[in-house]
Amino acid sequence: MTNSSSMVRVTGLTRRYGGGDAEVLALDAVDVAFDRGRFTAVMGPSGSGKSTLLHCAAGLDRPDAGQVWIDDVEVTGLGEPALTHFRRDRVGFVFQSFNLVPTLTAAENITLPADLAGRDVPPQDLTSVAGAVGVLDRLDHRPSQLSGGQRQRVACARALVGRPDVVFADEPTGSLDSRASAGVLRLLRDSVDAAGQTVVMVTHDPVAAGYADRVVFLADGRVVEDMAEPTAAAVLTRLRAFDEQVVR
Ligand SMILES: Nc1ncnc2c1ncn2[C@@H]1O[C@H](COP(=O)(O)OP(=O)(O)OP(=O)(O)O)[C@@H](O)[C@H]1O
Repeated sequence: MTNSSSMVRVTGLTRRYGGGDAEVLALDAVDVAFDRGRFTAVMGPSGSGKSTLLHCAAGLDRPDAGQVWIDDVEVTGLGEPALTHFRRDRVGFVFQSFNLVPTLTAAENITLPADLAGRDVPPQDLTSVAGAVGVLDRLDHRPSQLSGGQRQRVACARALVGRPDVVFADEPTGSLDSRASAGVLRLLRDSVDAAGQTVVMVTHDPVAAGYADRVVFLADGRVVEDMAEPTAAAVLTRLRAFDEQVVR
């Protein structure tokens, strides 16, 4: 089932939360593919299913129905140990809550996934990724000694240092000022352009979406629009049109 242009593909992806009257259909039979070596933004109103899509596509959450493929592996067909190994070897994550280990230094946090996988990170790779995210002079600091922006950039460096095939980022710039945001977005963009990685990023920010090659819009757990070569202005216009539809 390898599809050479798609790095990530989901078909009929369905995820429900709760039950009975309280049931929420977070994803309603979503079909979408994310191209290899491309940067895709996922946007949509609050509650439209963006994070659920990302978590299911990344193998962090199990859908109720449907399939997830990453490269030629059916992620939804893997048992827990195989899934854990697969994620560790092939997938990077950047989440808004940073998830840095407080007792480790920035350098140790960045190399943690590789350490857990028993892989060495060449010192020049650590230096180069830390330099790219602007935390080279903070590598000996613990998370509590870093600003929010620095922590998020360390989390980005951690996701990218092992050069995973695909990086999933859930609002990676959500809590950052515009300068720190630009640093994170440039890093994600470079990982696509220079290293050929595939990036899928949830964002509410049209400026952030403007860094992507494509924007997939969700509403009510479905893909409702696909925009190629987005600009911040075009994304903003599209989001306003969605808001007007909702208000009417
Ligand atoms: N653990 C959960 N238990 C119950 N309902 C949930 C859970 N996680 C998500 N939901 C519901 O599923 C729907 C989709 O949530 P999701 O977090 O994917 O949306 P989102 O588009 O990422 O939203 P936001 O932009 O606000 O982060 C929402 O209605 C949400 O309330």
